[in-house]
This record gives sequence, C-alpha cells and structure tokens, in this order.
Amino acid sequence: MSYSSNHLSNSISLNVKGTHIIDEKDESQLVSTNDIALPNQKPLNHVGIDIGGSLTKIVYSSKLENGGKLNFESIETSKVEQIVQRLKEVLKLHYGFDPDSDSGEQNEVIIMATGGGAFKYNQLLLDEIKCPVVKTDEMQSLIVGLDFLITRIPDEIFTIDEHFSYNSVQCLEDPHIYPYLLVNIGSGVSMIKVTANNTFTRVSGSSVGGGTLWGLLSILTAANDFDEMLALAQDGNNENVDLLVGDIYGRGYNKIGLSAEAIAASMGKAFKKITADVKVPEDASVEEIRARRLERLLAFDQKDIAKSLLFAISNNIGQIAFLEAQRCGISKIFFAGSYIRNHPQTVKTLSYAIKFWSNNQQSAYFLRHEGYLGSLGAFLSKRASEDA
Ligand SMILES: Nc1ncnc2c1ncn2[C@@H]1O[C@H](COP(=O)(O)OP(=O)(O)O)[C@@H](O)[C@H]1O
Ligand SMILES: CC(C)(COP(=O)(O)O)[C@@H](O)C(=O)NCCC(=O)O
Repeated sequence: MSYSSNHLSNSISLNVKGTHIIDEKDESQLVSTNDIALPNQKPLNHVGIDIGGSLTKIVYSSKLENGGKLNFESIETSKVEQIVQRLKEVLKLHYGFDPDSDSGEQNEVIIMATGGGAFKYNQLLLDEIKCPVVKTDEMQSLIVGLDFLITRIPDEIFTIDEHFSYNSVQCLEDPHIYPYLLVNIGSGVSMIKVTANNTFTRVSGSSVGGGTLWGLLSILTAANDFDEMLALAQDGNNENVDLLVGDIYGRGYNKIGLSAEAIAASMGKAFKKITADVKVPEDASVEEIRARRLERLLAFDQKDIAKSLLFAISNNIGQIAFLEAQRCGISKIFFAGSYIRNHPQTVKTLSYAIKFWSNNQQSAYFLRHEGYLGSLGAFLSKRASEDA
C-alpha cells in the first residue's frame, strides 16, 4: 500500500492542547481541543474509528470557513450506546447524513474501522450507523497513523531531557528515521519494529499494560476514572508502599549500581502491613480473611498505591521495550497509546527507563496524539486505498 499520498498537504498546521476524552457528565467537552487543521479541499466522506479494549477513538473531519480540520475524540468502549450516539451526531453534524431518518441507500459515508471492536461490533455498526464498514488491520493502522504524524505534523514528536524538560523533535524530512520500534501501550502492549515506510513486524507484546493499571487502581483506590487515578499518582509517595534498596540494605548496594533510593520491589511493603501485622483466627473463612485484609488496605494512602503501580507498570514496559529494541538492533523507540495520556510521570518514567537500561544508547520519543495512531491510520487508509 502506498500511503504516502497527497492525502493532506504539507501545509497542515497543528493545534494541540491535549488528548480529548468525552465525559458523559460534561457535554461541553464535545468541542475537541487537539484538532489538526486541513487545507482547503473537497469534503471528506469517511470517519476513522479504533474500537479498542478500553477506549474507542474517533477521527472525523469537519468544515471551517477556510478549509477544515481533523477532530479527535475518545469514549470508553464499554459505553457502546454512547459511541453509537456520538457517531450518529458526528455524521449528522459534519457529513450531512442522519442514520436515524435517512435510509442509508443514498449515503456515501464510509466507516473505516480498526481494533478488536471493528470485528466484535461490526454488525451493530452496520445496523445502527447504516454505513459500509471497512475493516483495517490494527497493527497496520498504528503504523500508518504513526508514519503520518512523524512525517507530516510539525511539533508532534517530543523527547524529555535529563532535566525532564520537554523538547520538540523535528523528524519530518529525516531520511534516517528508520528503523524504529513502536511501543503501543493500550489495554495491552504491542511492540512493532518498523524498518521502512509500511514495512513492519510485530516483534513482541505484554499483557501488563494500560488495562492492568486501570484494573488494579479500580480495585485499590476510590478513583472514578483514569484521569482521577493519574491525579492521585501525581501527589503520591511510592516510598510508603515500595520496598527500597535502602529498606533492605540500610544503605545503597553500590557495588551493583543500586542507590538506597532505588525500588527493590514494587508494592514490597504491602505484605507486612496487610498480612504479617494482622492476626486472624486460625479457623477464619477465606471471606473473613479477605475482609480483614481489605480493611488493612485503608492503612495505605491510595495516592501512594497509585504512584507505585504507575511506576511499576511504566518501568516494566520501559525495560521490555529496551530489551526488544536491543534484540532488534534499534535505537529509536516511539511510545504511544492512551496509557501515556501525556502524563508527566509516565513520560518521565518511560524515558528514564530507556536511558538507564541502554546506558544512553537508545532514545524514547513521544507524540502529542499518542492515543490516536490506530484511528488516524484507519482514517488515512481510505484515501490510501483509493490512491493505490
Ligand atoms: N479516559 C480513560 N478511560 C479509561 N482508560 C484510559 C483513559 N484514558 C487513558 N486510559 C488508559 O489508556 C488505556 C487504553 O489505551 P488505548 O490506546 O486507547 O488502548 P485500547 O485500544 O486497548 O483501548 C487504558 O487501559 C488506560 O490505561
Ligand atoms: C490484543 C491487542 C493487540 C489488542 O490491542 P489493544 O486493544 O490493547 O490496543 C493488545 O492488547 C496486545 O497486544 N496485548 C498483548 C498480548 C501479548 O502479546 O501478550
């Protein structure tokens, strides 16, 4: 497939203020804030959708006085009715097609769909949205979306330096951009080696990903959504729950390069407070023991737990990414997926992990539209398939 078509001209300008999540409670958020402006061109007749294990991402075009723009929105995948409703609104408002009143026979709008839900909800989309649904491969869509963002959007890519300052990276015309590793942190993690335009192999993956943090913090904190969890982590102190090298050695283990502050075991202090310090009758039932342990959970500040788990999962992914890049002889790693959510601690931890493990031989890159690679790739595949 030749995707490097003139789909959107190089004159695209970018206006990014952050990832946009639709919250049922706040309809005003429906005005997307991280759009990509389109040059003057004929109206587009397709929508891109990535129905993932956690979130559904929608990319659609809308008209402006001069040209148009690409809009990016996310909704939790479990809220299927809300997704259908939003798609209907988008089609009615921006594509002149109302699935609730039009028969669909004259309709020219196409839904370009990727992610597991493109299969799982295929029939539902056909029934409710009344548009043809074209499925695109998830890994391919990620790579098409990433390639577009790297090569066409100025100020999309950034790194953070050793002082944790953000630096924009210009790689638009970089002929040496390949090879690189894409580490997509969604519900789970996929690692994809990219060696040339549209030439890629999925080399590894991990089931310890965004869904893991979301799930564990749903059990262990009172946070209502992922952003609240990240806000908790921001203010937490992981040293209250993590076992540090200093806790075990009383000092650093400098001979093997471990400072006293290094984490020896994530959540390593939980065992003592939850089980060792709590005596339960020998004949207590499983339910009673679990209830006692749940009570002890309150001995921990939920902020500390959130920070510890955010570090644990990000470090783990960073370490696997380093190993995989090393195995493939790659020095550039792009981290994407909504897990990152431009959260400073996540970005710092992933970046630090890559620098630390590779002894500064590898670099971690991040994207402003990190969660939209698949949906953007599906969206772009429509035009690419026409150009092929
Ligand atoms: N508003 C949100 N609701 C739920 N999870 C979110 C949200 N924002 C970010 N996340 C994180 O992003 C992950 C999903 O990332 P994403 O790239 O959309 O993957 P998927 O395609 O599997 O849904 C979640 O598992 C969670 O860690
Ligand atoms: C199955 C998936 C490709 C689905 O993508 P997602 O919805 O998580 O973005 C992904 O969750 C994954 O790669 N999981 C890791 C599976 C493994 O390699 O162990």
